[in-house]
Amino acid sequence: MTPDSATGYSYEECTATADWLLKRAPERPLVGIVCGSGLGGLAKMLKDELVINYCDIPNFPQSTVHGHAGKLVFGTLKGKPCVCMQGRFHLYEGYAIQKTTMPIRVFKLMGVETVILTNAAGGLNQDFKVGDIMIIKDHINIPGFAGHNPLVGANDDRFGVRFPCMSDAYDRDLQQLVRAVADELDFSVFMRDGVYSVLGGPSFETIAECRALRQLGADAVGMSTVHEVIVARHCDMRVLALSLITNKAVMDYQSEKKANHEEVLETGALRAKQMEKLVSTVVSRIPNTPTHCS
Ligand SMILES: O=P(O)(O)O[C@H]1O[C@H](CO)[C@@H](O)[C@H]1O
Ligand code: HPA
Repeated sequence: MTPDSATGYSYEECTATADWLLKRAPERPLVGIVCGSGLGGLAKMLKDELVINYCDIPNFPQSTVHGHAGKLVFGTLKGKPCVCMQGRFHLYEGYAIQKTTMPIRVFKLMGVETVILTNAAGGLNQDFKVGDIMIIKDHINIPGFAGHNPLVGANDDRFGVRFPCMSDAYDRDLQQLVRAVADELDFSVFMRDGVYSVLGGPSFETIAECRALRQLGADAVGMSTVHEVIVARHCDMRVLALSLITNKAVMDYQSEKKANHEEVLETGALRAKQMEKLVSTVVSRIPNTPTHCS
């Protein structure tokens, strides 16, 4: 059997989508932002925006989750050209893993250098509070343990190498920048850093699963982001990822609490303003990759 990428999109298909978008975009974006559940308001920060519905974009998957609007927004943030996904794709929506991450490759082909991924996550670390923002410093790819990785299939060297390194996945300078900006904005009291673990969803975790994830070293749990990080690093974009702790994972058999998507969206709304301020200030300070003269 010949290995192929039949469940994903080829380089040519991603290029066709990127070219279609660039014909309409005001300029090439340098920063790509992905909005997590209930965090779609981040796109409202963009000025002079151009909004394109996913259903109008060739080859693009469609958002099916409440809190993910399904719109791609181009615009500038403090002068820096950005593109923002109001709505991401999750494994549990039924898409092949390679399809959930296809927009990240389209970002790359449009010229994006830095990707900022946001998500809503359940807090496993008992010191975390609802409303905390966690700078992701590392991840545990639980579906990856069973071979579910977006890079499975034939490797196209035009995107990246067969065996990409992940020990430097989360850009340390960008993490430092977020800490510095959070200090200036007086947000330090709700800033954390930690390890994000991804599960396939859509069912929330059992108590035993939460305890196991905590023992593995995870501080937060969710159903997204990691696959986007892997694809972004494969094609050599810088990555910053932030989790909004929207609920505390249930770790105790005496607890009456039940994880639910409504609480996730409500917490997103409560912290939206600070998340927007944090992300927009960070974006305005991201250094562009120096262009190399030959
Ligand atoms: O990770 P994002 O897209 O923020 O969404 C999170 O919120 C949903 C659960 O409420 C799941 O999809 C989980 O991954
Ligand atoms: O508790 C959670 N578990 C998984 N995904 C989530 N997304 C927000 N909260 C959670």
